[in-house]
Amino acid sequence: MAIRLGSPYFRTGADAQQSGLLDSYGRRATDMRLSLTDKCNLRCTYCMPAEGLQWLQKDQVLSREEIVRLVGIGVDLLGIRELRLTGGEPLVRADLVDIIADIRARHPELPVSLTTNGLGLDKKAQRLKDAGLTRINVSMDSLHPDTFAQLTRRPFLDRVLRGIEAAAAVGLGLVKINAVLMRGINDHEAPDLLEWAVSRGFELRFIEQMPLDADHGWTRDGMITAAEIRDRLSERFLLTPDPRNRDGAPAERWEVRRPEAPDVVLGTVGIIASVTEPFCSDCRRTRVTAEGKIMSCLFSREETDLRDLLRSGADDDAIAQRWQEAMWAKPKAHGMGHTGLGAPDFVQPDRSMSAIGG
Ligand SMILES: Nc1nc2c(ncn2[C@@H]2O[C@H](COP(=O)(O)OP(=O)(O)OP(=O)(O)O)[C@@H](O)[C@H]2O)c(=O)[nH]1
Ligand SMILES: C[S@@+](CC[C@H](N)C(=O)[O-])C[C@H]1O[C@@H](n2cnc3c(N)ncnc32)[C@H](O)[C@@H]1O
Ligand code: SF4
Ligand code: SF4
Repeated sequence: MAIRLGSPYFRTGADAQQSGLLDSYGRRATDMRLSLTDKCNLRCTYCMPAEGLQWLQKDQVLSREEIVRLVGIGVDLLGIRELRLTGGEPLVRADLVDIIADIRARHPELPVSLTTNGLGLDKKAQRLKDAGLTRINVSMDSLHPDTFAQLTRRPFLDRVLRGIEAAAAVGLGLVKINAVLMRGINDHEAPDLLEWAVSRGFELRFIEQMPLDADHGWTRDGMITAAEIRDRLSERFLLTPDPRNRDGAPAERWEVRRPEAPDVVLGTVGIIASVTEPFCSDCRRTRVTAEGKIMSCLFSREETDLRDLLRSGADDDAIAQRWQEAMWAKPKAHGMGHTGLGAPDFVQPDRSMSAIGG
């Protein structure tokens, strides 16, 4: 059982680096997830409404310089050890390559990864690699053009597949593929998606659908659970726990074999069971939205603005201290004092996944 720590003592300078982004349950955030934009060129049903959202104005979004400064504060003062760039769709940001290059110049060893829908990646993969991007995750829920179009409300499967191929070709690390399964739409595709991924050397991860859709259409009974996903995959594959340490990762990994050839490991598959098998007690994430607000949890109802400090001449220590205060108040799990997406006291955040930064 998590013990809540006593009164916060916020620090500056070298002391801040020692205490880092500690919360009152004793977890320390070392993984920074930064949203580069709230905009997107897809309309996935589990994330965005068909008509899109009211986008932020350009001057409301953190600039390249502000982003690079915040990452510097996180790494130099607060113990951030890895960075994920996400959105909305990060590839729609025209200065993405420059942002990555600036971060790489300041932090030569920092792992910097990108989560993207893959549209336009075929044209940008080489430049992203050259700028210093370490790894990439691409979201793709179906291998069938019609099903893809039904889920994303756009007929762009070919373009996503081209993007994935390009990322692999330029050597953007182990390419991971994210898929959300929706009942009656693409859930029957789970084994085919895995077959496709292992045959190409990609790590596929199935993500349980969370109540973060702008349409508020999620139901606990309607979602596909991790147990169902394992059952479906087991109709064709043998899954055994991956012996590697999970190390706080959202995905639980499984080695994939065929029952008829149990000595040959085809690859690994991950299952991100945020709803039915939550991993909040080991959470190491701190989120920054596109407009510079700290969300200590994906389901936080409290947000802490850093943009006003960035734009009002505050020094790095002052920004670090506000960031620490925000993380100290991180809820225990799922935005509350306990786990339970779909529990009677769970309140879905006003923001959709795209507006938080997935
Ligand atoms: N509940 C919850 N889900 C998360 C959290 N972080 C990531 N996820 C889920 O996991 C999905 C995949 O995240 P990615 O951005 O692809 O990467 P990752 O799995 O965190 O990291 P890598 O495996 O290192 O690439 C997200 O879209 C979320 O659905 C989190 O802090 N809480
Ligand atoms: C919000 S998107 C942002 C990055 C990029 N646009 C993409 O789709 O990869 C990040 C991830 O969140 C996932 N996601 C979005 N809404 C979700 C939901 N309601 N439940 C679970 N995962 C969701 C997507 O499948 C995607 O893998
Ligand atoms: S999941 Fe990603 S690609 Fe799909 S609508 Fe949300 S932000 Fe866009
Ligand atoms: S729901 Fe909140 S506490 Fe749980 S893993 Fe996600 S961000 Fe961390």
